[in-house]
Amino acid sequence: MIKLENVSKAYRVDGQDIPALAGVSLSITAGSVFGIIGHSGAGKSTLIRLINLLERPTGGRILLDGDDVTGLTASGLRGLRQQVGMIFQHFNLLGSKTVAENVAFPLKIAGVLNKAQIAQRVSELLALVGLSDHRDKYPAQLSGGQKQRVGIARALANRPKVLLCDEATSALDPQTTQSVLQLLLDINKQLGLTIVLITHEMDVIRSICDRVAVIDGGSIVEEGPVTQVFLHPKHPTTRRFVFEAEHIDENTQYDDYQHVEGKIVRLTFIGESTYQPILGSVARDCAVDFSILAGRIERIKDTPCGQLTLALSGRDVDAALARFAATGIDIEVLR
Ligand SMILES: Nc1ncnc2c1ncn2[C@@H]1O[C@H](COP(=O)(O)OP(=O)(O)OP(=O)(O)O)[C@@H](O)[C@H]1O
Repeated sequence: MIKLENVSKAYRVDGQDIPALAGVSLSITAGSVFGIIGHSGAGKSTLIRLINLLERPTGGRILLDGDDVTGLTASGLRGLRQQVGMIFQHFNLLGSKTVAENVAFPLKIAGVLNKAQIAQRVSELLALVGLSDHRDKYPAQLSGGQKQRVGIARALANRPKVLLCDEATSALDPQTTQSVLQLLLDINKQLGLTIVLITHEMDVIRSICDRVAVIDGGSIVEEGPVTQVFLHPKHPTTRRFVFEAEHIDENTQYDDYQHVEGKIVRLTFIGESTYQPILGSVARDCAVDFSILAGRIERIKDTPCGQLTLALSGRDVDAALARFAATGIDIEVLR
């Protein structure tokens, strides 16, 4: 469990304190994938770099499995960095070392394993990230996706409990992004590793995160399970992120509804109910007609979800809504 308690951070520039984070509190469950999303300058990098103390907080506490790490000395810091691995947007590989040497580097620094054990561990790690055939290449000979796989292998070398991902897929094309995200998810499941990532892309959050925090102007403005935040975004910043990702233009939709008769409702399906043939049977049983005004069906991580905006009219609209509610469908009456 990672806990941030009322953490703040200000940077001292030319004798002045410039605030970057104010009163941030978060709990990140062990073994989960936790995403932090925000626009440029919101404070994402500052926040993630506080977790392994690449930056020191100016106020508040950071706890890792109950231990306050904010006061750690140099030797404690080395231990912390072994427990908390990190990968970066621009990979930060050593250009003069081969793939295998890059991955071996943190093992040599840790000084726990002998040469043969290091070679064995490097082979395991390269197999894990699918780079066994590239061990003797140099970073310049690799694609972006392969470079990030080296970064992941290197970050996992000392068997950390936590992996921090600082915009890890922002320099990659969409297809490579998906394959790197899939690798991160596999590692999370296989090793039970906690993953904390920062991103400005809602698609990254939707693909692999369990929970998400939205950061704006140095504060967390919304936090919750990804399905909840995606399907019912509340804060204007969150709504902008979700609507952009979903190509939804709220204003146009509401204009369109002016010409439609009946009660307008939005139904949200999560999990198996997404695939149930409920609309037709309820319409028949309650003698209601419906027209579909807007809809989306997608997967949020492993969960199928759907959202349909309907205009309902006919004999027993209220009974139809009660039937939807009884099957666990969330209902919002829009008009
Ligand atoms: N080393 C630093 N010295 C002074 N100010 C800084 C420093 N690092 C960040 N800041 C400031 O702190 C605020 C938050 O920056 P941060 O890099 O954490 O945001 P971000 O959300 O990660 O943005 P981006 O996505 O552009 O990297 C910004 O106003 C930034 O200018």
